[in-house]
Amino acid sequence: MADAEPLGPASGLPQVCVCYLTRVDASGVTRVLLGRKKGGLGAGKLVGLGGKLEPGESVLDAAVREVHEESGVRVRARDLVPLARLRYFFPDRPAWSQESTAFRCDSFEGEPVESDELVPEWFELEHLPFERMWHDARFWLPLALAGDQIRASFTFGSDLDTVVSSDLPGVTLA
Ligand SMILES: COc1nc(N)nc2c1ncn2[C@H]1C[C@H](O)[C@@H](COP(=O)(O)OP(=O)(O)OP(=O)(O)O)O1
Repeated sequence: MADAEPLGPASGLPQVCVCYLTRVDASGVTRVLLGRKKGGLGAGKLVGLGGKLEPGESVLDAAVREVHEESGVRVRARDLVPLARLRYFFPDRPAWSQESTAFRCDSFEGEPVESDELVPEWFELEHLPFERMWHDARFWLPLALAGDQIRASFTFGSDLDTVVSSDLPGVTLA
């Protein structure tokens, strides 16, 4: 079992984890593995591999388990690099509010395969498809993948899809 909280204590919100696998392809381009969610919350969106923590599970152990369940790929907890601790608030659907711990991992075994939960696909790090991802991703993920450790909150509007406020410096919203 791995240590519980690589980015400090978690809040009382429901906890989820997400892991962005990265690799450098034959032409030297860094790619990030995303998956198109086949069902549930965020169906149709491209997301990192991850999901809810099970009772008593550490966030690192959850990330190891979710990566395997969703893609067949094996990662080790010690290879997970903490990127971000994010709080998502949905005032119009409080049951969706949650806290996410995000990791990057560039060391893994196996090739991603489609699972019951998602269809995996590699994307260029420099050209991530933000228009097909959760709205918050465009604000923090490029910073995190460039090496910043992020702690931020995002509040979603009544459409349950659009970020309407955030405490992350530099975020400008329409
Ligand atoms: C930028 O990426 C994300 N932003 C936001 N706002 N939310 C995200 C992002 N990536 C994933 N999520 C959310 C969507 C879901 O609430 C959770 C993951 O849930 P999931 O349903 O995949 O969790 P599982 O544990 O796999 O589901 P089951 O327990 O139902 O199998 O994170």
